[in-house]
Amino acid sequence: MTAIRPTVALAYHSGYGHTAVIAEAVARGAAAAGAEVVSIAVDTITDEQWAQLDAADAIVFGSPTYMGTASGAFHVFAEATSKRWFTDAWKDKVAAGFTNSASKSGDKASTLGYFQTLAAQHGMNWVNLGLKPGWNATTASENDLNRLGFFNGAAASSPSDAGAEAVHKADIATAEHLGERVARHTAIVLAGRAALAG
Ligand SMILES: Cc1cc2nc3c(=O)[nH]c(=O)nc-3n(C[C@H](O)[C@H](O)[C@H](O)COP(=O)(O)O)c2cc1C
Repeated sequence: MTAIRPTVALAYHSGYGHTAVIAEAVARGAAAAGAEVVSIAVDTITDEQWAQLDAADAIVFGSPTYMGTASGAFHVFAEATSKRWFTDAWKDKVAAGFTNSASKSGDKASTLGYFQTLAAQHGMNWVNLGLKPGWNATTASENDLNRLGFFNGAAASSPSDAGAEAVHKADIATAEHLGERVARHTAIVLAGRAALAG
């Protein structure tokens, strides 16, 4: 049987480089699980990159949390996806999301919830993080996977007074996990479709 190699696209924004580190980790995880990965910075998206999103099997949305939601640049991109909405161009693709902000909570749940709504509007199928919460018991550590305890996507907390090199290793590992999970789930979806078509 030929190995199924899904294409996982990342559509993300990063104002100051922290969220870009998380995006790289999601990409690394997806590639390690056998996906072909396309990373697209949505604030400079080209026509060719829109076509790459249209062709992808999965799209992972990513943004810093600014003022309790995705960044303005991400929202500009999200509004532009309405062109795809009219034609159901992204219907039944796999979707997932990640965000990063300074505070441990920082209202990141709002950003991940927004990504889920965007995916649902397009008729995409959301993949959650699939990890139990870490760092929530006396025996737990801030180095645990999913140390911030999110379920619907990968979340990171980066100090507001440090550069991208300060992005927490546990958050990077959590993002790699999300990338792997999205790639594996997308391969299952593609295999299922092929089996049903055959
Ligand atoms: C305009 C603006 C709004 C922000 N709002 C929030 C917020 O609501 N919650 C939070 O925890 N951090 C907030 N932050 C901090 C950023 O989320 C944080 O610095 C993040 O690491 C930036 O990611 P980036 O380098 O990818 O842009 C805000 C930063 C900016 C510039």
